[in-house]
Amino acid sequence: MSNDFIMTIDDDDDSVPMLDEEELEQDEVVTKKKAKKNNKKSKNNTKDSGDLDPSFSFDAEGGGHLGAHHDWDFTAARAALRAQDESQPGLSLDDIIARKRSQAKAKKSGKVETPAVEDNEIPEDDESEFQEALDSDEEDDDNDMEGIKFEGDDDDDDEEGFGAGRDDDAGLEDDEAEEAEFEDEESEDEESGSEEESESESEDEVEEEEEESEEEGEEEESAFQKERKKAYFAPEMDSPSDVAETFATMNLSRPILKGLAQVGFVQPTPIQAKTIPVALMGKDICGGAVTGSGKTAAFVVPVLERLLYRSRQTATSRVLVLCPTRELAIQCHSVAQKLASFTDITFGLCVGGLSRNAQEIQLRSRPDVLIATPGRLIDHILNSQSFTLDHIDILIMDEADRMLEEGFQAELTEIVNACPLKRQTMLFSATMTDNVDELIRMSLNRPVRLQIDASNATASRLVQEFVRIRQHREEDRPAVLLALCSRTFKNRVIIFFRSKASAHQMKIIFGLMGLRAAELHGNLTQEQRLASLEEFRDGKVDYLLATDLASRGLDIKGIDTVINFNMPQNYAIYQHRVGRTARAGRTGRAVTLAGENDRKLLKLAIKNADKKNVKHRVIPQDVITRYRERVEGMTDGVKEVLDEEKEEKAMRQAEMEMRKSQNFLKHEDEIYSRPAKTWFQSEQDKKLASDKSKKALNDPKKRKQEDAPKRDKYAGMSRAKRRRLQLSEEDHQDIKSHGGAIKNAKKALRPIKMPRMAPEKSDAPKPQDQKKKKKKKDVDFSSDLADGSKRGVASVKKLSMAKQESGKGDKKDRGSKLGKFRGNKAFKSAKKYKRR
Ligand SMILES: Nc1ncnc2c1ncn2[C@@H]1O[C@H](COP(=O)(O)OP(=O)(O)OP(=O)(O)O)[C@@H](O)[C@H]1O
Repeated sequence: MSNDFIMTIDDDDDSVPMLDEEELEQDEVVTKKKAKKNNKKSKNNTKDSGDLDPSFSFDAEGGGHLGAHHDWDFTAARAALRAQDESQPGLSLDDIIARKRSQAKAKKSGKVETPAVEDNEIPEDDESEFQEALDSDEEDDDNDMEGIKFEGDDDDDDEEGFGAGRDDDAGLEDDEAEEAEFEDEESEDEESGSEEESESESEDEVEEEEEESEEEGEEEESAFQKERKKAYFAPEMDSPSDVAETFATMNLSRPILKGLAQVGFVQPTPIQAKTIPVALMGKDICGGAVTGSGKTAAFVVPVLERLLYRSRQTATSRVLVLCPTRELAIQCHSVAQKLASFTDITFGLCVGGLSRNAQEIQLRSRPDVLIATPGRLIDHILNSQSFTLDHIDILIMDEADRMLEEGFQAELTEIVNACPLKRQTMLFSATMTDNVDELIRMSLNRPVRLQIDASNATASRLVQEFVRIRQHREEDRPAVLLALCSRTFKNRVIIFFRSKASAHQMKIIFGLMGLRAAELHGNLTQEQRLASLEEFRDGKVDYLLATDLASRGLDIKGIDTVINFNMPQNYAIYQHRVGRTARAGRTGRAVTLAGENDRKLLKLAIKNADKKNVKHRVIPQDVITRYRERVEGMTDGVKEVLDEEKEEKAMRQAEMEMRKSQNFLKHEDEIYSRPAKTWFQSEQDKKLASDKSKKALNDPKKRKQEDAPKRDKYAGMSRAKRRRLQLSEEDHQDIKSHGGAIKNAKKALRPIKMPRMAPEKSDAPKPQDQKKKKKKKDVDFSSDLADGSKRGVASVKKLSMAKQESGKGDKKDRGSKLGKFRGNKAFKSAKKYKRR
């Protein structure tokens, strides 16, 4: 098989960096020792934490693995950002919250307030307003409610009552029991409205029938899809069947093996074992494996291997990795750099939010591998002199299905068109699409499909819990979340929200409650985004409150729990969100607050999960009520923090504008001498595309269409209805063809009309001329009669003279006969073509 490998991008064997055998052997020994040590350590850890299983190894379905978990770091990116940002750091949200908390505490204990940040005192009346809110909480306290308790917040004594309390395995071991519980609750609901019962029953029947026929339709259509896929993808046998068990047996060069050993990767994960040999052959790949299964190294390793053999005569960017978010690109950059630390391969990072000028300078040095987000990359294509993608040999798309979604489409097409047609393309995602139509757009060349797990699979060591939120209790979500976080899930928790506003609001509530949280969403500056991630990674905060910006690809060490404040818009996003935990063979837990509208998604999640890992968590209503009252008591406090934050932002904005104008005045000449920037999309276009994408995401019909493969027009109909429709269509077709035959026969019987002669220009007068002539004729009729012979001779003479003229004359005539209509040849005449 090694003969098939394309080991080069541009052959230049002499330049491959070599390490001597001894060095490698020593490395291997050290690695083995380290691995043993790690194993011992992990054994001990397992005893302590109970979340690692040292005897665990890969299973065929890619069940899981253990390996050294190396964190990325944003040090370089953050340093660059700090250098770029000249502004003075203002008052942060945490500062504002901390001050509010200390004010509240001081008031509560009757002490004089000592503000945490002296310069930014809030006006007296604001303070008193906030105090009122607290006072009302205190009243609540008297009524046996706890109200806002800004510190401590120990509720451990009612752990048992907190049905969540049934937490874990005690009350939730038995799935059947859980199901029965759900059923009981449902029947309670039904009892309350007997009238609706029969109606809903018949509705159910219809729904069931529809679902059945939908399934039938899907089966039919999948046969059609199968055919298309068979024709599109490279046949299975093109991908090697013998899968390597260790990196050492994969024909990789020493510097790469050293890099792998350094990060503690000894055994390839299933997706790596399958991808690396095929990628080394230079084939296009569509790769899919469950979240956290090592897809990044699966494409980085073969790329590095091939780059070792590149020509070093001229620096050229040969590999482009596209990622959908800045954080993911930075993470990928960091992982790739670590794996390449024993090579001379260079990397360039090209993402939004970081200094454009610094990136432009970096791009001029033509790094071997470019890691980019689409928007900033296009900016450079359009505006950075001499930057092109003309020499890209390998194009990789991480989280490819996200890139293929609406919103990224235009940008992606622009990038793909800017890359040479002759290239290797690799797409990866846990929810990898095999929709041929979408893949065709990426101009893949007979890609090999490497699907390790079913595209709807979740990690095998993930426990999925669902908390039911009833229709009329939707407003309880914040209380449920707070109950979960203050009692059960106390650290390493990532919480997903649908909107930036709710994530932000919850950050304030968490802050006021004394829970250490950071937020991560698109309303933050890049510096704040990276800072939040690092704070969470380093354990400085226990909760990361994020939007789906963080749902894909982020690999943060030891996230124990993922909480979905809302069920996401579709199942693919659910998979990515819950995939932030239980990564790389570890265990993890996902808790989802599921409302009545989320039933379908809930069913899908349960259907695709390992049944023994699905739990139903119940939180007692009295606990929820208590937390709800706390949240309500904080309404004013939250509003005040928001207002203060707004003021602070406005001040910073004004400062920035001032600096901008000062800069402008200082460097006016230079700024005007710069070439005008070209934008690929106007802000309006961008907004339109993103709105369209959001709409598509939120439109259940469209989502259904996306999730389901394309169907024929009969899909979704009952068998009888379909047959009826088909018969009526056949009849219609018959009548049509019968009618057509009669028409044709009638036509055939009609007398054939004589075709009109094309009038010659010289003789053929224009219709208006004809009229004039006719008049003339009438006038001169007598003289014409007298002069008839002359006229006849003259006309014959004219005709013969014309005929005697060269063929040119004929051509001219033809041209004039055709009038303005030009023949094909005339259009294609080389001269004219050139001129065009
Ligand atoms: N061969 C290996 N041995 C041990 N650990 C590994 C190996 N390959 C990857 N890992 C670790 O597994 C974790 C997940 O890897 P990675 O982020 O590449 O997963 P992914 O499949 O891209 O996940 P997602 O679908 O969420 O993006 C990382 O922490 C990485 O260090």
